[in-house]
Amino acid sequence: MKVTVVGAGAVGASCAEYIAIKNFASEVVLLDIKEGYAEGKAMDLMQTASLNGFDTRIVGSTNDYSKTADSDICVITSGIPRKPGMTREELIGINAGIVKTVSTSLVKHSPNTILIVVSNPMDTMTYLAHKVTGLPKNRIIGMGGALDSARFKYRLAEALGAPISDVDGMVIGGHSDKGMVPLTRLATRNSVPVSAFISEERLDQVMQDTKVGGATLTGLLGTSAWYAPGAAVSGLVQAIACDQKKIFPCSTLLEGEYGLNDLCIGVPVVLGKNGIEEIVTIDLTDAEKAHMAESAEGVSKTNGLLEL
Ligand SMILES: NC(=O)c1ccc[n+]([C@@H]2O[C@H](COP(=O)([O-])OP(=O)(O)OC[C@H]3O[C@@H](n4cnc5c(N)ncnc54)[C@H](O)[C@@H]3O)[C@@H](O)[C@H]2O)c1
Ligand SMILES: O=C(O)C[C@H](O)C(=O)O
Repeated sequence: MKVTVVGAGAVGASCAEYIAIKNFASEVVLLDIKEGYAEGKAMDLMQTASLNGFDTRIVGSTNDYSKTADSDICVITSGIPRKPGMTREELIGINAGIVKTVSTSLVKHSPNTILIVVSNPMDTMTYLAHKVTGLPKNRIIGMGGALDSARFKYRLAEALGAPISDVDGMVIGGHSDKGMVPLTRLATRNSVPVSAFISEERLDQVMQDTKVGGATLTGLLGTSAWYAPGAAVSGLVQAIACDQKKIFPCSTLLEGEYGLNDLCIGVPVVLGKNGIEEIVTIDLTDAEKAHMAESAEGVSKTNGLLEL
């Protein structure tokens, strides 16, 4: 199993590290445009192999796509992150050009690959990857919901005073401060609806904190987060590489599902060796449907800024 990660910055390196530590891939190629940077990160990570007990070979490349040839899975993290006070949507001007070039180069060298798009604004970058590569929809996956759901579970556990392993919950919708749809109605603590333990007001606070999870960390760090994003990507990569058939909310091209068309947005999907093997439809309440429709409107508006 060969995995390429483009962008050896904060998220790309974290993602390569988690993939290696989980020890399911034979090779991870880290590629960056900055001279020597990916080679340096790859060497540093390889020097953790004997300490962390993995056999995955990590290789660095300065923009040489021949090293990525025949990758089973390619992850795109190249692009600029936001600074405090910015929205993810403001990154579109620079990141669209980067994602366009990178996704075309990756598919040229690995025509059978599955692409995972991470660069922001992620739902729009996933849509752009569809337009420029023409890959079938099961082979283009946007990562956002897996991260947002992990943050939702963190906030739920905090509110409940419960261990995170006792908590389950999912966030669908766009990966944006306003667009996320945390499904509080379906969140559980060991199969019991969380509403049995906390008030509606506290649950509403959990929802608001989840939606601004990325912005909160950007305010604290001065740039956006990387550990949880890297771990979330590694979870998707592992589900595909090991054909796990796990459900994650991912950004995928919708063609009528959830009443939406011609956009990529987060919905639950089954991930296995073919990438997205099924889009799972949940019966949403009228309020959740309205929240989802509003989220989709925001994503479509950002898609409208693309020069296609
Ligand atoms: N979808 C998500 O959940 C999620 C989570 C975290 C970050 N992100 C996004 O991921 C992106 C990367 O974030 P980061 O914190 O790793 O940023 P970073 O600046 O640390 O790393 C980005 C790397 O991309 C490289 N790069 C730029 N143009 C390139 C090109 N054409 N080819 C190859 N490499 C190129 C840069 O040299 C840099 O090393 C940002 O757009 C950020 O908003 C998304
Ligand atoms: O918040 C960001 O800009 C980065 C990423 O989308 C995140 O949610 O951490």
